[in-house]
Amino acid sequence: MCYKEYRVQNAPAAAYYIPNFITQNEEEYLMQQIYAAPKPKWKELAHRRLQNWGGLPHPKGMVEEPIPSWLQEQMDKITTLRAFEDKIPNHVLVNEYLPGQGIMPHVDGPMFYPTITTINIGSHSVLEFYTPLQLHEEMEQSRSLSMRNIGSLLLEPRSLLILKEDMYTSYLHGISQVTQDTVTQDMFNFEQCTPMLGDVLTRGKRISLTIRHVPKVLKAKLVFGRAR
Ligand SMILES: O=C(O)CCC(=O)C(=O)O
Ligand SMILES: [Fe+2]
Repeated sequence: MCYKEYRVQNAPAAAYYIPNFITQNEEEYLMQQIYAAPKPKWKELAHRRLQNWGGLPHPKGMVEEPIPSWLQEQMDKITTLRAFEDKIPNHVLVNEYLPGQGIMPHVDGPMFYPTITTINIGSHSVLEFYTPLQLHEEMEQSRSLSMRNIGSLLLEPRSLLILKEDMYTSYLHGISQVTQDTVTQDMFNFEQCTPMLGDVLTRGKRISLTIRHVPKVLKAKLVFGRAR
């Protein structure tokens, strides 16, 4: 199977959405492993908390760290879909969102270019997309965010999302800080999802596993210091 079969037709180039990419058992297993991590593995942010696996990405390069097998299994499945073409993913960001939490619109930048893949577990969420500000608008009072919204993707639990091309490089993505979402035609992929138009979905605790390929890696240097 190739990821290209799952293209979201109504979205700009290019989004791919795979419902039920993992089973309920796999979802529970991932949850267990994520919550088995020691407390310092969590980094607390204002509106979410996260775990970083595989090394700390840095513009100068990432010093790679071993990835646990419970994550590697899922990364291998994504590799099989050829989501990273001839590359293999080497980094995972685990984000936890409570109902009402989200993430500000942003682009992921050059460090992970050209592919973002995300496994969703626990609850649904809605990823919103926005046109970037034009150069002249950065000086003026910019257009409101809602005017820049071009649509969204409904991310069901156990699904996999793949973003490439303009959906990676050009449009901003973010998650609104709300506790409920209504299924509308603004959701590019609603036809690929189980809920029906008009359904109101209440958010629960959602975990996203953002799996990416960091091209620039540094080999860990062995430094021999003299013992004092
Ligand atoms: O949780 C998500 O699906 C989005 C996370 C995200 O955009 C990021 O970590 O860059
Ligand atoms: Fe992002």
